[in-house]
Amino acid sequence: MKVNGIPYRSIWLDPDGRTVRIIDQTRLPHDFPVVGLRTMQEAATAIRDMWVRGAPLIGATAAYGIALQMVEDASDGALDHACAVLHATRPTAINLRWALDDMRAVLAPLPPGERRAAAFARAAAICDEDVEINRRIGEHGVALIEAIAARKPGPVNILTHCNAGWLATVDWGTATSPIYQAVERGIEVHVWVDETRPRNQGAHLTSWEMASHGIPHHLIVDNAGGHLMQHGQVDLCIVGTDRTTARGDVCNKIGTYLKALAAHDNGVPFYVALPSPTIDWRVQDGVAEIPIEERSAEEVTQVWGRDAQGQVRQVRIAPEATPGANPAFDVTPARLVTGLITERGIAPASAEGLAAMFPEHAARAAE
Ligand SMILES: CSC[C@@H](O)[C@@H](O)C(=O)COP(=O)(O)O
Repeated sequence: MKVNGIPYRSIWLDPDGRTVRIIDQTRLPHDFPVVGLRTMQEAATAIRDMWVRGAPLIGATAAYGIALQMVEDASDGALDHACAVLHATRPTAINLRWALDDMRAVLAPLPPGERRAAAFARAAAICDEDVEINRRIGEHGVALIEAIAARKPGPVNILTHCNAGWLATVDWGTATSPIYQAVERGIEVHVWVDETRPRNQGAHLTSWEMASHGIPHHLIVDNAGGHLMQHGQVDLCIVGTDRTTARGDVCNKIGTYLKALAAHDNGVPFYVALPSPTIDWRVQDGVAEIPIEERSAEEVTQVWGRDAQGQVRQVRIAPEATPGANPAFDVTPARLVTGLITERGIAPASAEGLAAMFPEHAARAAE
């Protein structure tokens, strides 16, 4: 996507073939700092500290993290070590394990001397594949927006949660890809952006994406969605996912479940956009089986923002004596999901729906 007229991806390799570039997303929307990663440990830090975040981008960064490790040491032990360190960075997004398994499958059979080049090539391919997958998600998802636009006057009002935009992927985003493609087709859209406490990915990142692309939008507090739905002001919800189970349960940023409940109660279609690497074919029951990341209580008791002097600062909003609790994701059961927008088409959120869309994966998982 373009930023000030310049095309960007969220991760890329410098022409030196040695430095992986990312955008430090903790500084958006106030600054747009591009930083370089030169070691596997730096890639791990970037994921853990959320300079990069969003399930597909976490996977892509981990893939490059393995490549950076191969520059320093391409032995079997170093490959194992890098996979373990990167895997421990964030527990919920399954794309992390998917990318590490993929890199290991490519590299392990090779002699160490061939691993460096192969690792950079595979990491680049994972990024290119992600871009293409997300473009296709948009092609399928835009039909939903088009259909609503055809039957009502005015803009199609779409509510989204967290940031499942191009910043969360390598490009296009998942939930935002249909929105970007609707805008390209001249369809009038308006986006309700959930602020997404505690880290405010909606306020900081999705709002920035929408504003950068001139897409009409409003930032709303997380609790506003139900009210807007009751008053007919939401035509469609589209969110992303960090892990979708084989039966269609969806784990996404905390608060997604409440939006799905409100959508269900109000007859608002609730779609989840996902690249197939986000499906965990080994897991059925999302509530019982998906590990939910517990993040620092400080994210709840404090907020980040820019003050009137232009300084980006953190301020405490709770009494010093009040502890915070911070589960970062929740699970929306498949029965609340209208459909899963994948790169192959829109699947019903069910074991049968996903197996019909991805028969090769479902068959392998059943072995
Ligand atoms: C296409 S990104 C899908 C999800 O990763 C996204 O909705 C989300 O929950 C991101 O959480 P984050 O904690 O910012 O990594």
